[in-house]
Amino acid sequence: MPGNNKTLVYLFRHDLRVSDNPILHRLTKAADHAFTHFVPLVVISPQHLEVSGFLKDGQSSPYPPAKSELSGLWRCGPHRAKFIGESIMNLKSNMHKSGSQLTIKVGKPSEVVEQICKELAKQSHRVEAVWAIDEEGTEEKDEEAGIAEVCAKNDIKFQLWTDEKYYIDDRDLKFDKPQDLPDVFTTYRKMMEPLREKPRKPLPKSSSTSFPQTVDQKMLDNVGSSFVIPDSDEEFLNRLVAPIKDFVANIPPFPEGAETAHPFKGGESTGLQRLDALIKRGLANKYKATRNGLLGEEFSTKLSAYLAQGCITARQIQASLLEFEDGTNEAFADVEGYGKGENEGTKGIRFELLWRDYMRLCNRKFKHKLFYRSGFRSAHDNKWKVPRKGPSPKASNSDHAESTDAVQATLKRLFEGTTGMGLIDASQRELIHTGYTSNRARQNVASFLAKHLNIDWRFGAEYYEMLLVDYDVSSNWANWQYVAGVGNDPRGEARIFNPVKQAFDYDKEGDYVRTWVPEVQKLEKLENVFQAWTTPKEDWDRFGLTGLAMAEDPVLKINFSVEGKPKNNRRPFNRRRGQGRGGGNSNSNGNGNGNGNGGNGNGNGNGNGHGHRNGSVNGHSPKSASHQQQDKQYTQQPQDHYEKQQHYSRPDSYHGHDQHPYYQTPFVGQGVLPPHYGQTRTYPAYYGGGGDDRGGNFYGMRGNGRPYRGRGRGGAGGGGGYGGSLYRGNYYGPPAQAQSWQPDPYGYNDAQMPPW
Ligand SMILES: Cc1cc2nc3c(=O)[nH]c(=O)nc-3n(C[C@H](O)[C@H](O)[C@H](O)COP(=O)(O)OP(=O)(O)OC[C@H]3O[C@@H](n4cnc5c(N)ncnc54)[C@H](O)[C@@H]3O)c2cc1C
Repeated sequence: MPGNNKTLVYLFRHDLRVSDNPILHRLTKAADHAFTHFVPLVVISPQHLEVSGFLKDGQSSPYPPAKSELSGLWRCGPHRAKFIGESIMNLKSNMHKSGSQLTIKVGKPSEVVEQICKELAKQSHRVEAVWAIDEEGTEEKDEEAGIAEVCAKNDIKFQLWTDEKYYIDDRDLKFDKPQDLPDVFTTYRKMMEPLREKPRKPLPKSSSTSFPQTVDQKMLDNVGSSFVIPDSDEEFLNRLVAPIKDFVANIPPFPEGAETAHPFKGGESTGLQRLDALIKRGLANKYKATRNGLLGEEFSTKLSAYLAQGCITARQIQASLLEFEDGTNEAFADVEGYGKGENEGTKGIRFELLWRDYMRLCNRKFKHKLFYRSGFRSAHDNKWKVPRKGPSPKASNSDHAESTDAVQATLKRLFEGTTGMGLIDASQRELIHTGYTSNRARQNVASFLAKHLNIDWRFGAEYYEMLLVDYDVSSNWANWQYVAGVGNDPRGEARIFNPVKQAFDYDKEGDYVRTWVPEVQKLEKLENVFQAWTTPKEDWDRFGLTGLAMAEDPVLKINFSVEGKPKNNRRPFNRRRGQGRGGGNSNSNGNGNGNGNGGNGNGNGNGNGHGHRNGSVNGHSPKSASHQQQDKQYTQQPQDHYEKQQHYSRPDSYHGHDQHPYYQTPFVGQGVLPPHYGQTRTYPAYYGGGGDDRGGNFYGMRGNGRPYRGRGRGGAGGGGGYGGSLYRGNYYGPPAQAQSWQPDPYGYNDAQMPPW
């Protein structure tokens, strides 16, 4: 009889684990819940994963392909799909060991939940409640709202649980409202320190016998019946990956001798093994010294994909680190540093885990703005180039159409790793082949795309979303924003990575670039490996460079040489963070210049930039006085303002493309045509921006001639020379670009303005 059975549906989301699982933990004590049955459920959502591989013969999918809205790429490519598939299979196996059967279905989660409730009701099982963990992200929130609606309609309790896979538990945050999250990570970190003390302990292991009885799988056969979930793990993975195998055209062959830095299978069991190995092999101790490595599996923890899918929790990492530091686990007794407290390596891991927390809290705070081109900062700068035409009036403008084609071609080369910039190309090839690339490489790629090429950073974020094995909505999009200068980096636009210098610093022998870019393997000089075009022309035939776009037509040339390097390691100048000041001015013709003094060293410099402002330049700033005002008040900006006025959401595959606000922007036109093709950009030894050191990784700051509303404004111009740089003479900055404010020709006013 309905009512005799009290059934719970537990919908797994990014919590694909049995251990340290708050919901399973609660279910171990019958007195806490009184459910007689439960349905542990994984739903493969067509919004995120392509599901056509699971269709039964002769069926067609009711869902559109799982593609991203801006670029039309797969939302999830084969590397992560495989990792997720393995994680689900591992969960199935671990649940089985606990005496429970995992149900796997395909469909929109709210629809699947509703179908399950109806099917069970027909068979005398009353679903009392649906439980799931609470996640951040606009789509994730929509999903929750959909399930809540279904539950309300069917008189079922829907409960969201705190997602406990983070380092510091939400309940221990030092602020109540998301809006109170500091906009600078360091402020947040200081607020939460000492980090070693903060995390909660993992939950005790669940006892296998105490879960409620699982509902017989056969009772759910009619749910999602257009799709089939094979019993065999291998077949399951094949069906998950098959439709998305050809994720980009012309995938280059896997280079001979290359090895993935991320050879790990998905799942809780392998995640916990990796954690154990990190400590036993002494890798956690070495973390700080090695984290900027590029090759091999040893240089950083490689726990990100496990954390992203919730196969393990950050506090499990913390617990293992504590056992090692406190000397409470004999299994680690042989490892150097055992029982000697926190060391630089273990401290570094905690620091990074806090970054992850922070990015997720930013998502909670800024919501839809995570996906806006203008970012958390509401930086309504019109510098971005876009590779696709939108349905805006500007799309029909022929100049603009040409520009989008050129940008499309550049983007294609960037994605397939043939730009001619060794470090960037190596990282992109590695990503294509393995789904992983280091944090150092990610920063360089993002900076290259957004700051050298000025391409709308969201195209890069979507590409990473497709390919990263460890993709996580908050970490990916907020990191892209950060590097693109529209997010929570206090230095925003000023931080630009020089990918040649970075290659010299972090790929000291050129092994990384040679491994992933076989075309440059035989080149002897590092500067040639890092930029093939610098190879003397007479050697091109010998090295096989003739006819290669990366040598003949590099996307960008950077004049850089190491000759300025001092012979010994002693720093000839004080490179502490500078006190530099920048100044600048511009006039309404788009000429900007700036000057300033840098830091504590001797450098001071000036930079002049001449923007090309003439009739053929379409760029204009959408800034109005009120938007400028918002920029200034960035740190105090109440976000409700946006939420109330702008109900935009992230690209949603369930909607038609044309509906999406990204395409409603009338400002897709970009002001400045690509300056990159075949041109060498050499700039004086000075660059704008305040003096700074940070390892000398940054250079250049745009001298910005921005005559807003006809009034000269050069605030971003100029700035200090690099105070006491080791590489004096080699830095440069991008040219000043003129951006002029014009009345919107399409009659949009501020209230209608798209929110990027
Ligand atoms: C443009 C860009 C996109 C990124 N996209 C993602 C993403 O989709 N998913 C993701 O997990 N990380 C992302 N990162 C952050 C970082 O690159 C990866 O977390 C890290 O490289 C994963 O390797 P690891 O596990 O060995 O990291 P480790 O160096 O061992 O760090 C330990 C853990 O700390 C966390 N962490 C480290 N750095 C960051 C960071 N900057 N932001 C947030 N968390 C961090 C990760 O969970 C990581 O597993 C991105 C960084 C950039 C610059």
